[in-house]
Amino acid sequence: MGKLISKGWRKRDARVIMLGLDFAGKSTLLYRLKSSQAVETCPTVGFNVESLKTPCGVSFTLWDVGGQDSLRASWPNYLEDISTLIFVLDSTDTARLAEAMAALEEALGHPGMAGIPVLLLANKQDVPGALAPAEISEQNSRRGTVLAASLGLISGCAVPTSTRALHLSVQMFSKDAF
Ligand SMILES: Nc1nc2c(ncn2[C@@H]2O[C@H](COP(=O)(O)OP(=O)(O)OP(=O)(O)O)[C@@H](O)[C@H]2O)c(=O)[nH]1
Ligand SMILES: [Mg+2]
Repeated sequence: MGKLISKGWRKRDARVIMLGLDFAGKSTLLYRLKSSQAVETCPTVGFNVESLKTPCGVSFTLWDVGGQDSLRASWPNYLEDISTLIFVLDSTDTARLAEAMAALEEALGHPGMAGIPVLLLANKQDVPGALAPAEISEQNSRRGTVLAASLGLISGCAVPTSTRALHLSVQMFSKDAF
């Protein structure tokens, strides 16, 4: 069993937190995973949370935290005792890529993030002109930050449509076998 599972996903109440700038697609992902249907969203003020279970029986809570500028000061409150951080990027929002990476870097600096797996989700790949994961990765490495060394882009698809896909993505990041 993988390190990630034994560390976080196997225990009861595994907590997975989604962060990312406003409009990145976090709530869309949450409700897509919960209901398997396209759901119309509006900007999140505070957070949404759902209990989910993968087909192989792994239970976790998925927290979707509002990403508007005025709400980002509250992000550290959500980063205590988490199993995984999913940082959702809007791959079409090239103008705010640097802002998104800076917000991610700040989150990674939280003491609770030591040793926690991070999935960087390059969302909205279905939109023509969206930055490909490799391009995002390249731009990121040019910044010469710790992100280049410690993060990999795992999912270059539009929102994962199942909890299993999400779980697999996170496990791929951990480089451990299922
Ligand atoms: N084309 C496309 N649109 C998406 C995708 N994911 C989300 N969207 C759209 O992006 C917009 C913002 O989505 P939300 O899920 O509300 O974004 P959010 O990250 O929760 O935003 P905040 O709550 O403000 O932090 C909505 O119009 C979604 O329909 C995707 O994979 N592809
Ligand atoms: Mg939202």
